[in-house]
Amino acid sequence: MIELEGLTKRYGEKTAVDDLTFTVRPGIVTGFLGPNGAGKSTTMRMMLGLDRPTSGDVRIDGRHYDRLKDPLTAIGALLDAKAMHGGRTAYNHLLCLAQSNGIPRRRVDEVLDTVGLTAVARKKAKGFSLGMGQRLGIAGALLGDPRILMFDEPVNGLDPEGIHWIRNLMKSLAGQGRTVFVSSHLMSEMALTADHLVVIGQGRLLADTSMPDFIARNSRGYVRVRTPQREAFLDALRAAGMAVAEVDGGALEVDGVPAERIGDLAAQHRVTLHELSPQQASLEEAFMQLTAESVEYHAHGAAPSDRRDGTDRPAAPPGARAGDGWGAGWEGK
Ligand SMILES: Nc1ncnc2c1ncn2[C@@H]1O[C@H](COP(=O)(O)OP(=O)(O)OP(=O)(O)O)[C@@H](O)[C@H]1O
Repeated sequence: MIELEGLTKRYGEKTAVDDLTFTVRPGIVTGFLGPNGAGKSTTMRMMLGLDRPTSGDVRIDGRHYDRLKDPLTAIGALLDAKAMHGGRTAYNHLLCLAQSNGIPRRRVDEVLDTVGLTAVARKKAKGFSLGMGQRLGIAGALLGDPRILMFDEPVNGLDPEGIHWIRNLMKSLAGQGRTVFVSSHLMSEMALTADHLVVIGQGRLLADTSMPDFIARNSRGYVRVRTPQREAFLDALRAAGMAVAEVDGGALEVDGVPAERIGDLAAQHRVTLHELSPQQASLEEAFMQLTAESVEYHAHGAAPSDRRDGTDRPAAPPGARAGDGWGAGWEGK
């Protein structure tokens, strides 16, 4: 288990991590999501004692990292796959790690086998592709057979087969009762892997929720309606108790009602429809909306939503902070 309490990190004027409190539990994969610059790597470095918090606390199975007796047997991490001595062979890289941490030599062969690098074990790491480097980094994380595993953007640079492999690896590690904490800036990737989600933006906690809850709240369907009798139909929809949003381009979006009911209502009111199409908001869209206020580097013209209805979809997920809302009021770096 990893417990964060009010964890904060400032670099001069910049607050990289802002009062984070959450718990990463064993037996499940917890996805750690946030746009670029959200503070994911800084948080992970503090978990591993590589950065000192400005304030707050983070504990690994109840202890600070530097109080762990054999750290690699408690927590294994992949932070930066390139952070290794390229002149060493994969085998020797792992052997050095094992020997300096009191881990038996046989574990080197075991983890090389687990990550599929046995055939290139005697090759120098500097000749490795990004994907092979990721696998070697993961082998290092697994070396001490730790109860807790932490991976920072592990699918970066992996091909589809590699991505599939790492998804299964994370699930099976969690299935063995381990704590698995994995960062990503891709919601679509996390939707396939994580059981639980922690979302941050501008260093602040935006959501701490189960994946099924996040999906239920954010990927619900709606129906897009176009009609030349827009105002009249808007009144009819609202009178029937339906939640309607007006979006740019003149369309209406009706939440949580089957298209058939809307079609019947249009017939009753003799309203002509030009479009009646069920839609499914993607999780990626929901994530982008959730973090929109806190994205550090916006591309011009890439507004995350064209809704101007003032409705609350997607709603603040369970666990989102009260107060000034999730990322509200952020006006620039
Ligand atoms: N050593 C440092 N000195 C100053 N600012 C830093 C330092 N490390 C990180 N930051 C800043 O803190 C913020 C959070 O950075 P961090 O790397 O933790 O984000 P991230 O969520 O991991 O982003 P990415 O997905 O791009 O890796 C960024 O604005 C970054 O520029």
